[in-house]
Amino acid sequence: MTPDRAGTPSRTDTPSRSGTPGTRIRELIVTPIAFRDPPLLNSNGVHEPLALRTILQLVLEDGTVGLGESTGGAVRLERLEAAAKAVVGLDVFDTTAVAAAIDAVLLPTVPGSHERGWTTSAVEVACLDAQGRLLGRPVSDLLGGRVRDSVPFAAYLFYKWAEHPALDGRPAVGDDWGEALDPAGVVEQARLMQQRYGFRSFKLKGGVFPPDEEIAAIAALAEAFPGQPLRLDPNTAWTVETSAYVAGQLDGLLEYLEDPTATIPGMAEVAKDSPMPLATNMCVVAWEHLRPAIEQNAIQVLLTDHHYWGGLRRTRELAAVCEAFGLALSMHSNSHLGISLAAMTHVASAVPRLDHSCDTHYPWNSADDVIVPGVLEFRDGEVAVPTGPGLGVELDHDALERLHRLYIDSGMRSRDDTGYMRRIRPGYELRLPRW
Ligand SMILES: O=C([O-])[C@@H](O)[C@@H](O)[C@H](O)[C@@H](O)C(=O)[O-]
Ligand SMILES: [Mg+2]
Repeated sequence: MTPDRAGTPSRTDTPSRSGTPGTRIRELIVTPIAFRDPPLLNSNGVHEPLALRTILQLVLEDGTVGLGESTGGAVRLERLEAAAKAVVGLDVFDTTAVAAAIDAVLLPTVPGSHERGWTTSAVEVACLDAQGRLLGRPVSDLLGGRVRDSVPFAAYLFYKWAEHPALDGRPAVGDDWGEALDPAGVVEQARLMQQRYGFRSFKLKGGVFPPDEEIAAIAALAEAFPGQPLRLDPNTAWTVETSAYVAGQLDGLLEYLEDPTATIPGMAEVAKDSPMPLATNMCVVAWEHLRPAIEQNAIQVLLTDHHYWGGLRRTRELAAVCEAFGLALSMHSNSHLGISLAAMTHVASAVPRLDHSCDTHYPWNSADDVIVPGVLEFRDGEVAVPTGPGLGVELDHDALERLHRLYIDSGMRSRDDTGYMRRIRPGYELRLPRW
């Protein structure tokens, strides 16, 4: 993990393995970064002052560079580094061979398809970006063409503290969102999100306070934003019984209830009497989960995420499966930056039936980005699909270097919402379900 990994790709030749000269992969540069994150609360604890991501630069023999972005953390970073060795010499247009080479190198130590999916997906996006740059076409064209010119996103509301408290000699760190710890605070945050970005639907991250308090927050949002779609996601903080109670109380107020409880059978139990559809990005995260979930009618909405479903093309295939089995489609997000937002926007533009606006954490993290600003902007809650070649965004090398340096200096190597909460509130225990 040397700082020069964040720099400009080198131009040395590598032996070819297949494909057309020029379109073969010469090098995959994998750069871990850290960026600022506010104190957002969830069922696991609270976000740390920094979040981690990994940035990919896929360099072809002709010097073309494709960009990718994936989740952070040492474990998945190591897998990306193994993948980087496996793809050298392959043709960037042969994404089947690229995925197979990565699968082969990871299979002995990473048996789960979901876990391998994190790696293959990140590299696929970088391949598609490079392909688009070579062809002078946007990634949406490589996915079959866009069916919408802009993609709607939802405001992602979080209970939050006003600041990261002073800790271990570090001063307190505030932000311009303020505190949100009750219904009035949540409504105020939603108003700010709407003012700043124009969002027209809202998702509240729950599982933080006792269910009646979160029911009250949703009721307050419904009153403040009549007719605008609302969702609640407690990340499995509730038992089946509590989930059924909350679903009953929120009848008529939610477009869907996301992951109220754990496991496919648990969700199926809740779904039997739920007045609103149930959604997941937790119990259906790999292809082998689809069959039992559909057979048990455990979910009615799937939140897809190209970061682990195998990439952008696989996401389109997943959308077709959902359509065939009558599942509605929405999109999951985790803390992310602009390369991911561009990829999410391209794939969402190319999915014929997108039933709900997509999730995005971007407003919480966009102050630190690795792309040159100006392409991705929210207008009326939507992001216009970039029309430039590839993903349509350019890497800001200085920003990448700065955030890579922050990663190195921070010493942070994995996300630990629970551990951070415990340092602030000793005695805090992770309990799922909690209620
Ligand atoms: O950022 C968070 O705290 C979220 O809870 C995130 O980790 C989840 O993956 C996600 O947003 C979700 O919809 O479950
Ligand atoms: Mg969720």
